[in-house]
Amino acid sequence: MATAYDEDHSISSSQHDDTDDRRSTIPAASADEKPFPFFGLLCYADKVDWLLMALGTVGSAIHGMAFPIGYLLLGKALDAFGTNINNQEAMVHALYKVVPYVWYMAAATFPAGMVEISCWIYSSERQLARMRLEYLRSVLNQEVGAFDTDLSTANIITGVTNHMNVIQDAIGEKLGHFVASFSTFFAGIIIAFASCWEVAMLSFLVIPLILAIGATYTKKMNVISLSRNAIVSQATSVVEQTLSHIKTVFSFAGENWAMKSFVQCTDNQYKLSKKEAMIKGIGLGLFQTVTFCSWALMVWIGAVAVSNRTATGGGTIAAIMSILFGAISITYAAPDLQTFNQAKAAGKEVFKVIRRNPSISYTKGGAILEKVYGEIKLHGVHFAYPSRQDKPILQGFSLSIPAGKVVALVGSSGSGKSTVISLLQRFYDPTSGDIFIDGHSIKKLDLKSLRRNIASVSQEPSLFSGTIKDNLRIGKMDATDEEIIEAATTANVHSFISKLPNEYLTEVGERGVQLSGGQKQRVAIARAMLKDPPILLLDEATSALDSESEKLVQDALERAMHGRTVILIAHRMSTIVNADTIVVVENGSVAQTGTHQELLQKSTFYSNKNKLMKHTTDSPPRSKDNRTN
Ligand SMILES: Nc1ncnc2c1ncn2[C@@H]1O[C@H](COP(=O)(O)OP(=O)(O)OP(=O)(O)O)[C@@H](O)[C@H]1O
Repeated sequence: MATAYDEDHSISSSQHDDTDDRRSTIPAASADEKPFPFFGLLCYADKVDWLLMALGTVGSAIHGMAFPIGYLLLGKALDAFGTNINNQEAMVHALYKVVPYVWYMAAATFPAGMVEISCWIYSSERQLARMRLEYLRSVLNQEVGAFDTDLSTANIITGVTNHMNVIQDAIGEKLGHFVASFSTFFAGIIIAFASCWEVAMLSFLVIPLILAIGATYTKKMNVISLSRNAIVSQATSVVEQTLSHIKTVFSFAGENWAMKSFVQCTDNQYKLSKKEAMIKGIGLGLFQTVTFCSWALMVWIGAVAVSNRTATGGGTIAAIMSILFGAISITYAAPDLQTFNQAKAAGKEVFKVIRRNPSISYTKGGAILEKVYGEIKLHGVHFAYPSRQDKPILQGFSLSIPAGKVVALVGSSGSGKSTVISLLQRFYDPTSGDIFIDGHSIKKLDLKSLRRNIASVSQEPSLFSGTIKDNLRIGKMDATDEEIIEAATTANVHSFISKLPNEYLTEVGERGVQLSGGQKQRVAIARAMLKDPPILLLDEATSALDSESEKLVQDALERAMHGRTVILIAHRMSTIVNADTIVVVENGSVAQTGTHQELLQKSTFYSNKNKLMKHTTDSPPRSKDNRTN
């Protein structure tokens, strides 16, 4: 006889396969760490969820009890036959007393099963929706430094998918199943003692035996599953690497190497499969042998009880079935315990993110500036990235920029120019020193208000999948069509957009793949212009443009720079020379400042750069942007 959940948990079926993939990423709690409490996973349950879980528990309990009660009724029916074998009328009369209870059971199990499954699934779905939202909210509220260290993309994706799925499974269906299994077990023991105590006493022998076999089997199969996952991912990686570098593989005649690595994986998998087959075979065989031996022993003890007239034949059968089924239901519950442990480990990771307290956050408040003029001052700024704290990047960087001036940062690669721009937007905080805007330390300003007043165009303009219009609107969510066209015209991107089939409603593809580098950059410039901020940060904003469109954008940028404080990082002299002040950055601090002419005299780096760039621009221009402009 099988319950609704037998298929998943039968010892004869591979109960590990379907869930192993997602669970292989669940971290094991290390011994010294405090385990996450299971009930902590229910912290997003509201009153409705608690009601659903209470109803689910009742449904599970009734569902679980149904089979032992069914055996009890079967025993009564057998007694009705056995004791009235020569009296048909008495037999029918006795059966009439039993059959209504079977009908009641039939009537009760339908709503119980329905309530059990639907309530547990519904409540877990509701709780996880909140948990996912909180998780994402917390991720989006973290400082940029967190993404360099704790919050890798892979970790976050694993968190919202694998970890959450395991938690949902545990606090939903598995919890219901666990309650039902224990209900079957306890009801089975009670019914066994009520029907034939002599047989029931054997439960102290039979149950531990069946449990020991079930537990050993589950443990061994888990080890096998983990090894299989490792081998499969190794084989996948060999295939992936070979295919992604197929030309290199062919040109170096590396097919044999790829085949050898793949065969090694399949060999290991074959060896593992042999072991798995052996364990499965032994497990199933042993389980059935123990079940039937127990059955024989219980029948023998039952026969003694019946002959001593301390139990009836039907009562003995009910006791035997109840005990066997109770023991089996406990082995079915073992994988649930494993899921609960995995959910606790997953919960620990998930709540580490949810409860992470960001050092820089939108929620921390601060002064809101009504009008920003754009005076910028960096005072003795020292900084190292959180992921490499031993490597100082800025070392006493000090600079004053009056409102409305254009300052160009030049310096060798890695000297810290982009880092200055990141610190101004408060992606990170300096380790010491301070940054001021209009005389206010940016640490004391409301983060949203600070970032509303700054627009930046970075080296790698980031566009999101969606239309061009969606991407421009990020600059100003309530921008009108006229404002969008005006910003695009200023960034010299309007004519290009107008030639597209759907104009501003053209999809740009994931990360803007359907646009060329130069087109992406101009869309990003238009987005910054739409924001119309008093401070503009340009990090190599024209780097991806060919010389023709660079000139167009240069004109546009000059218009856009007017009346704003601008910090620009550019390698091209044409972009740098017109700045009010040029700052040479060396080893994370300001080496020299001055105008183009002044720096040609006093900075060797600058004059060398100037000579080099002159030489480059004298050479014929190389077009990077071959697509429609
Ligand atoms: N997120 C980060 N985590 C750790 N180190 C970083 C990070 N970003 C940049 N760095 C390091 O900081 C140093 C300064 O980088 P930065 O981007 O500020 O230089 P840059 O002067 O703008 O260089 P380039 O002209 O090549 O863009 C580099 O050594 C870089 O490797």
